Amino acid sequence: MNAITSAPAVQTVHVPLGERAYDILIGPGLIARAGAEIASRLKGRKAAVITDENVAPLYLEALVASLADAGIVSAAVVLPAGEKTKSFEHLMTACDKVLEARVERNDYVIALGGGVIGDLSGFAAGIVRRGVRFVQVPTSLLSQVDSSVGGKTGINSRHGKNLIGVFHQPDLVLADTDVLNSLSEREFRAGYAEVAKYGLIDKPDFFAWLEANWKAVFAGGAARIEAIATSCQAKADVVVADERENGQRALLNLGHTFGHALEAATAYDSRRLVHGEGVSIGMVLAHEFSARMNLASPDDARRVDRHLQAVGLPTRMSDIPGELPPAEALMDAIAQDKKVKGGKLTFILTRGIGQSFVADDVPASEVISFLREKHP
Ligand SMILES: O=C(O)C(=O)C[C@@H](O)[C@H](O)[C@H](O)COP(=O)(O)O
Repeated sequence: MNAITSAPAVQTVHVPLGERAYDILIGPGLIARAGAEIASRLKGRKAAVITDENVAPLYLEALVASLADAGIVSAAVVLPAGEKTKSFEHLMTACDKVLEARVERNDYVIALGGGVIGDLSGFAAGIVRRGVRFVQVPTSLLSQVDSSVGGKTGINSRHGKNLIGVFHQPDLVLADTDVLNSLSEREFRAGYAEVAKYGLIDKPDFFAWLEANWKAVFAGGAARIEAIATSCQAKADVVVADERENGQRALLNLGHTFGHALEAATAYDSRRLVHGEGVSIGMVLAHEFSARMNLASPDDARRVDRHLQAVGLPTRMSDIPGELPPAEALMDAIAQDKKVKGGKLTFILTRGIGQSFVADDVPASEVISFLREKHP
């Protein structure tokens, strides 16, 4: 890929999933156009907008006005911000609002927010009336490049992250890149970890492009839109090949086995760790563990570490403020991972940059000794 200098334009990534096919629109000004885009694609004229306390003051009014202009009547529910909102309590509040708004199966739930709101709203859309339509308006980089695409929805359990949920594809994703300007640097960086992930899974050229162009991606404009569109296309390709994660979709979990365990170990406290930061540390650990298993060169792990550190992401467990539980407790969290089959651990390992693979025979004894080394 080359550095991109042309003016930003809206890009469309199509997700060809048969009767569940949908478009992802990426570019500026999409919240103002949301009503028109939705009305031109979907039949329903009623919506429940689910959002959070941080996003509502910034974008809810504009979204509701755009829906009204297109003849769509909407009701909104504003939930607390943060990972702890992915709970049964808040799911119930959201479901009640959807029912109160008389949203029917052809109407829709609209998620206006980051990954937490998207995951919870998608779950509500998947279970109310056994499924109503669903539109994602992702407002964080992480949700634009990852969680708004692919239909994984859910909430957390005391046993771990995303352990309760359903697959429910959106009918449309509107990724308005203007909203990314309101993110804190920390939030933007956390989303960037998922962008880098696509390079590390199977796009070494994209990873090299990011190493050369990450400053332009952080600055905004066409390079940012290109990075988001490349990420969405990469995700769409994997999801289309394996929608329900029976095999290769697990590649999208690179860095997540360790990352989710670290999120659980920090009690989802965003002051200590947010999801993308856990993924950043998890991706470095996955590369280091692959090197330890003689699958990849330690130089690759160092290269990943260098790039993620350069953008300002945490890359080591010791970067997390406060105490972490012992390696054994992290291992317990890993054992609850959704990829465990017949009690056996599945990890996403790598043979080098952009050469990730699904390993379903990873000995727990190797993982625990690795964790003890990294977190004595
Ligand atoms: O869409 C997927 O598949 C992914 O694994 C993408 C992940 O980046 C995302 O965080 C996902 O929600 C994690 O899924 P989980 O099944 O490990 O909970």
